[in-house]
Amino acid sequence: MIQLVDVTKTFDRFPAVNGATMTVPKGVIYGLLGPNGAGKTTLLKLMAGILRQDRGTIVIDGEEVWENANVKQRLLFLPDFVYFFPHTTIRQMADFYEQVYPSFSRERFVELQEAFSLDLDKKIQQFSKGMQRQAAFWLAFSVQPDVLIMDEPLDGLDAFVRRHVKQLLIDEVVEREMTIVISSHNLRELEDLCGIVGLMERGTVRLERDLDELRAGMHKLQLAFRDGFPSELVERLDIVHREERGSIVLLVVRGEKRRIEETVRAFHPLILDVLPLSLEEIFMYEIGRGAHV
Ligand SMILES: Nc1ncnc2c1ncn2[C@@H]1O[C@H](COP(=O)(O)OP(=O)(O)OP(=O)(O)O)[C@@H](O)[C@H]1O
Repeated sequence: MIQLVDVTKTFDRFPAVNGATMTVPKGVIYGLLGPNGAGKTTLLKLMAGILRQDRGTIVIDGEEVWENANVKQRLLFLPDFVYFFPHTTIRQMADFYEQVYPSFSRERFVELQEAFSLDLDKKIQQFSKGMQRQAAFWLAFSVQPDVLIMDEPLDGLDAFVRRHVKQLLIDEVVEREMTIVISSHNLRELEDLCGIVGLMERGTVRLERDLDELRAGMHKLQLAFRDGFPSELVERLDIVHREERGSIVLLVVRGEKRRIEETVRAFHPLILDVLPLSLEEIFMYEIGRGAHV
């Protein structure tokens, strides 16, 4: 389990991370979402022990992360720009990882060769960007860390590899209870991967939810009433967004579906449709509301 409590990191007096608190249970895939500049990369680097927080605590399985070799041996960080030593090949990098990480599995490395089909003896820097990222994944999966922290890792991978990598990540969670934190702008990318999402805004984690609960807590309604939209209904519902298209009113409402429907039915609507909301829409409304507040 990863726990951050009231973590702050300031650059030249600017708080990139500002009192962030989050919990990542063991054996889940946690998606860290947020607009540009929200502080995601900084938070992931703090979590991986690459940066040191000014304030707050960062603990993995009960141990402080900063300068803790014990924790670092069990943790792998995949940055948004993957870096390899100049002129090295995948074979050489595998030898290096094997020395650094006791959990590195040569057997797993060989097994994954088929999945990534990259030339073992070509200089990694001569690979394309996507191929370099594949190499990073190949090595990461061979290390078999308990905790894998990744910054926008799926960018630049073709659709086939992306699907394959996602499946490998899910397998690691199911078979080894790996704990995975993954940041992304692409909400659709995370929708079929993550169990929990954290929404980051201006340096803090504003909301942290189980994805199924998040979906169950917000609904889109299409409504019509004989004598116009009853103003009383506005007070009875937690409306996040309202839009009118002729006589049809489109609402995005927070709350439990059954209770919302009961509340609306009391006003005898001519039309009451509950439509599905995508994670992208939920995210936009949550952040929009936060920005408004
Ligand atoms: N080394 C640094 N020195 C100064 N400011 C920094 C540094 N690193 C990050 N920042 C600032 O902290 C804020 C958060 O940056 P960060 O890269 O963590 O955000 P992000 O959520 O990952 O953004 P993006 O989605 O655009 O990658 C930004 O305003 C950025 O300019």
